[in-house]
Amino acid sequence: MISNHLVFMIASGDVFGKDQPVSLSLLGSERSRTALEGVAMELEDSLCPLLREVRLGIDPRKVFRDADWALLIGAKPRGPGMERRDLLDLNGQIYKEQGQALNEVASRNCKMLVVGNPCNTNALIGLENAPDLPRRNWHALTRLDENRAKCQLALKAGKFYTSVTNMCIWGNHSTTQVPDFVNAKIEGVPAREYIHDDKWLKEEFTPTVANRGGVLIKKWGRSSAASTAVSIADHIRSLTQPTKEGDCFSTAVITDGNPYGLAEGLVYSMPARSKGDGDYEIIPGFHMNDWLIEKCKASEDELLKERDCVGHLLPNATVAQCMITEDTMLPGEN
Ligand SMILES: NC(=O)c1ccc[n+]([C@@H]2O[C@H](COP(=O)([O-])OP(=O)(O)OC[C@H]3O[C@@H](n4cnc5c(N)ncnc54)[C@H](O)[C@@H]3O)[C@@H](O)[C@H]2O)c1
Repeated sequence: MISNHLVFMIASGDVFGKDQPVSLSLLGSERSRTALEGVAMELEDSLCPLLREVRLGIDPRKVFRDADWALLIGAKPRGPGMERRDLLDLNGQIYKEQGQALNEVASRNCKMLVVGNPCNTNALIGLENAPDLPRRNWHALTRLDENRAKCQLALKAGKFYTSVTNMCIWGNHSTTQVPDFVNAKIEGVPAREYIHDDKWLKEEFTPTVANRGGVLIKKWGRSSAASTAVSIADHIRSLTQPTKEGDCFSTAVITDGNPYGLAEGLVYSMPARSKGDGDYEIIPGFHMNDWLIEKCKASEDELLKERDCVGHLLPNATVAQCMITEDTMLPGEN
């Protein structure tokens, strides 16, 4: 669903630019092989001038050859009665294989963006299984959460979306995520001063952002695909275009050497900026008040538990013991 929106955005130049030819290699599974052929037919019939090549396959070692960007969206949905720990294992297996394949055949500076859930831990599994690729090049998508947070603040303030800046999502792409209204700004003014309603920010804004996907499913009977594809495009443009002065974008990346004292070896969403060269730096100096520190710690603890659960998929893990009892998957996001 997500990929089917995204490939047409890429082919039409909305993602990598109107003067950037693209070659798409589409990876499917045994089950989706013929569906993939259908997508390719639609791409052909769209006559996109920038689209120079479409390759299809189900072997990641062939499909990922020389990839500059790997957008890892494919995942299995949660089946009836399946616990979160089962999903961590099921989809973790996919990302172990894809990490190993990328390690063998992708471009040495390939950028990986993991969307399939649970995306933070899937990205960790991918990067730990790709020792020859830069760890910092692995991202998990929290941009949809950022976009949802910007939308809610703009609606509350009665301003247009673009007036909201410095909007960071911290942590895991789950209900423990932390939409940071402390550092966000509206028309350059701290959002808390602008909105002047801490009760709303803590008790309504935060859960509204985290539960937005579930509400959408109830209304429409399917999960967010178009807005997710848009947020993937936003994420890529944030890395390929310079970040505006005083602004940031959210991305879940490896915490090694992070300036916020977070445990190392996790894929955790933090505020970043880029010169537009595909790379990024974590922005230091965000103000962390007690509320943020407590929330960020809860998301960190959750990611530590997830890492323990997938120890059997991490080549250098010392722990492989699953202590997850709570279900913090975003509602409806498998
Ligand atoms: N991070 C986010 O913000 C975010 C937001 C929305 C959805 N998601 C997640 O994105 C994923 C995809 O969502 P969707 O709505 O497109 O789901 P979907 O079920 O429509 O598509 C998933 C596709 O993955 C394919 N697939 C399964 N195993 C594969 C494998 N080993 N290799 C390649 N392809 C494989 C399936 O055949 C299917 O076509 C889900 O895990 C969903 O939870 C993440």
